[in-house]
Amino acid sequence: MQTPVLTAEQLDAVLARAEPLHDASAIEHALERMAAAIEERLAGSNPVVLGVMTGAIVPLGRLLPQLGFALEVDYIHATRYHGSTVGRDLVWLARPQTPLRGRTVLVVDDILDEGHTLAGIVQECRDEGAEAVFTAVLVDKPNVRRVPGLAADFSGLEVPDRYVFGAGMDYRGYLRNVDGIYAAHRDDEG
Ligand SMILES: O=P(O)(O)OC[C@H]1O[C@H](OP(=O)(O)OP(=O)(O)O)[C@H](O)[C@@H]1O
Ligand SMILES: Nc1nc2[nH]cnc2c(=O)[nH]1
Repeated sequence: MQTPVLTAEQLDAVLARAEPLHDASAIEHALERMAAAIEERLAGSNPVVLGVMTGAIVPLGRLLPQLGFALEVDYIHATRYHGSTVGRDLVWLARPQTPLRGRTVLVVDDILDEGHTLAGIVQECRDEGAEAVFTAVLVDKPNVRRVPGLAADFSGLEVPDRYVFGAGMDYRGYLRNVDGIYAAHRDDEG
C-alpha cells in the first residue's frame, strides 16, 4: 500500500494555523453572482463549458445547476503545480474531446494566479477553432507576476498574494473539499 503524502493529523494542523479568508456563505454568494453574470452574457450561445481539472471540480459543480440554458460540459487537464505550491511549466494531461471549432467556450477554473495555465488553455481553444473563448474563475489573486493583460471575464472573490486552498483549491493535493478559502501559514508554504 502507498503511504499518503500527508497524514490527517498534519492536515488538521495546516488547517488550524491557516488564515480564513472567505467563508462558505461568501463562496456561495460569489458563485451566485458569477452564475447570473455568465447567464446574462452566454445564454443562447450554446457554449462548451470546459472545467480545468482538478481544481475546477468544486466551482464547476456548483455553477452548473445555476446555469439555466443549453450548454455542453467537458474538461481539460493542464497543470503547472503538480501538487506543489510552486508553478512550473504547463503540462497537458488531457485535451477536450468535444470539437471546439466554431463554438463559444467557457473555461472554468478555481484560481487565476500568474495566469500561465489560463493563457495556455485559452490559446489551445483558439488553436482548436473556438469562435469565442470566455473565462471564469472562482478566485482571482492579483499579483505582479501575472501574464500581462490577462484577466478573467467572470470572477468571484479576491485573495491576497499567498498560497490559498479550499473550495476546489488544493494544499499539496489535499483540502480541496474544505468549504471555505484559507491562506496557508507561511511555514506551510515552501
Ligand atoms: O495562474 P497560474 O499560476 O497558472 O495557476 C493557476 C492554476 O493552478 C492550479 O492548478 P494546478 O496546476 O495546481 O492543478 P490542480 O487544478 O490539479 O490543482 C489552478 O487550478 C489553476 O489551474
Ligand atoms: N491551491 C492553489 N493552487 C494554486 N495555483 C496557483 N496559485 C494557487 C494557490 O494559491 N493555491
